[in-house]
Amino acid sequence: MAMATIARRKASTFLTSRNLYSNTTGLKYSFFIGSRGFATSSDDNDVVVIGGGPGGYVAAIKAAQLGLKTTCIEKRGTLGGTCLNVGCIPSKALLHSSHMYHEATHSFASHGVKFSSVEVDLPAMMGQKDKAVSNLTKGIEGLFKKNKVNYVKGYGKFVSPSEVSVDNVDGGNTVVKGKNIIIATGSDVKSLPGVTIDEERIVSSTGALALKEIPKRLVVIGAGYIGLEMGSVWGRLGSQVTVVEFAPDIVPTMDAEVRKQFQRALEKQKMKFMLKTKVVSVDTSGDTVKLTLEPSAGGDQTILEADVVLVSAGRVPFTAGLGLEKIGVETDKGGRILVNHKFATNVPGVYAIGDVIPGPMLAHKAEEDGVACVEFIAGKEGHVDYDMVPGVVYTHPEVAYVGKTEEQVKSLGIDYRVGKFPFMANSRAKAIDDAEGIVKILAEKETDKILGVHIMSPNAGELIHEAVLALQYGASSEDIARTCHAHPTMSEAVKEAAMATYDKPIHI
Ligand SMILES: Cc1cc2nc3c(=O)[nH]c(=O)nc-3n(C[C@H](O)[C@H](O)[C@H](O)COP(=O)(O)OP(=O)(O)OC[C@H]3O[C@@H](n4cnc5c(N)ncnc54)[C@H](O)[C@@H]3O)c2cc1C
Ligand SMILES: NC(=O)c1ccc[n+]([C@@H]2O[C@H](COP(=O)([O-])OP(=O)(O)OC[C@H]3O[C@@H](n4cnc5c(N)ncnc54)[C@H](O)[C@@H]3O)[C@@H](O)[C@H]2O)c1
Repeated sequence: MAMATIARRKASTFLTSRNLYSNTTGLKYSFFIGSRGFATSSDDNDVVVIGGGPGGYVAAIKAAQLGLKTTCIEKRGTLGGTCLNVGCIPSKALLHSSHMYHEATHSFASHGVKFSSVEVDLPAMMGQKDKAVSNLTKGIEGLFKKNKVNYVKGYGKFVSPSEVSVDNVDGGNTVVKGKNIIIATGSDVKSLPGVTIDEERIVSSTGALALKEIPKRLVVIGAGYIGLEMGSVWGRLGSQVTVVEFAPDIVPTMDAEVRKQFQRALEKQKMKFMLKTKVVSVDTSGDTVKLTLEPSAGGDQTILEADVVLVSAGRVPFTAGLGLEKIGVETDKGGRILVNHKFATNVPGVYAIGDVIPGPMLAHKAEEDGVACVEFIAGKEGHVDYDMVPGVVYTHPEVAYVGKTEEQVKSLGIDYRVGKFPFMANSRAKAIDDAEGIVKILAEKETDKILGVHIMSPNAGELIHEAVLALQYGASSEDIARTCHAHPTMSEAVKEAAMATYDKPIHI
């Protein structure tokens, strides 16, 4: 999909007439769809969404809010998709709980808070995580009811471009018909040759979120978002964590300077990295798991032992059993569904959003896709700009970024300025004794327009949003610098970095 701003364009009359429908009995009948393209038969939907993750459930709610008759089909029995059930939410719950334990054992004493013993109650920690998940997933069912979204629990597959046959979770089959069908079936873990996930000793993120014991040695394959977040969780709870990464660097999408500092911060927390290394095979026949490793470029093999191995080498679009081939939806080589700027596939009336299409595999991006897709369907204007999607790694410190890295700016040949400010010089960070990190801003030399912002700090995932807004509205570094920021806050480091970009900072 074109990454450029899908902005302020009239959706006009792009909806095509689709006038052949069939029901379960095979009876065919036809009717005309009006110029706005909404259904005219009482049992048909204007919008059917397959998948109830952040892309799908948000699209369904937005469609209903726009007055469209909407049904959402979800196979897992609960709403919220990967993100709420086995992704963003449970991982952030465990990151928070494990951070509290780590603070208690490493930092409280220096703040004058002492107690005789601290221990981890893993079942209670998991229970807290499960409670957060179930509260939120049930909350979405409530939102569906409130917005009158029809919810069908079952596995959906296309029988035609306007009909989805659903194998219901409690048995039976329903055919759901819709004028417009949105595929929001998300993604699944990418498997590696020679590594079979059993979710006990060789786990995906799903298994890593539900381990019954703290592994003595955890080997993580892949130094991306999942590997670093889940590695942090178990490392804080006491595991020796070794991260094996094929590439020369951790999180390849990050600005190199910030990434280096980030890696050092994680190493201080005793996370070990084996970069430029690949896993050749995994042997689970003994009491411990033995991984055979090799330099990415080839060379001598070594053996690494582990109690648990986390496979986090990326995710792939999930379209199994959906019947895409039956209706002729085009995908790329990686299996991602190809869509145009309105999220329309090559099959009229069939759309796709979220992890199943090209673009960042992030929950907030899927949500933006969902809203824009439905707005286009409703004849309104949709707007998503993938260049403005922030990325956040929720470790401690967190790393958050939006826009271009310094490497990207250089490779585009843009004349630029850099402004940096370390949290060591930020009063709030010093006050709370949590001052590891930096804000780095890149701006075009001639216009001072902000091109990218990179933050490593506690709560960087919250701090980044003024930068996202600035980028979205084409702000300059001076715009941020001249905006009054409350004192004492971490956000003042963003202001100071902005001052350093176009002029000079005060506090360093
Ligand atoms: C461990 C982990 C942590 C993550 N943390 C973050 C984070 O902190 N922030 C962030 O932005 N992103 C995070 N992500 C990524 C985020 O979860 C995804 O980007 C997001 O869930 C994508 O939303 P989606 O709606 O496209 O797909 P999904 O959330 O995957 O939802 C798709 C849904 O479709 C259902 N489905 C699939 N096929 C069918 C079918 N044929 N019929 C019916 N239903 C079907 C699935 O059961 C699923 O519930 C994380 C991912 C993981 C694995
Ligand atoms: N905080 C967040 O927003 C968050 C958290 C978790 C997951 N996610 C999303 O989920 C997706 C999947 O996460 P992920 O961490 O699995 O993928 P990722 O793409 O973030 O990282 C995968 C890493 O594995 C490495 N790799 C690939 N093949 C390898 C191999 N054979 N051996 C060793 N290393 C290998 C890659 O070089 C890369 O660094 C991400 O794209 C991310 O968007 C986001």
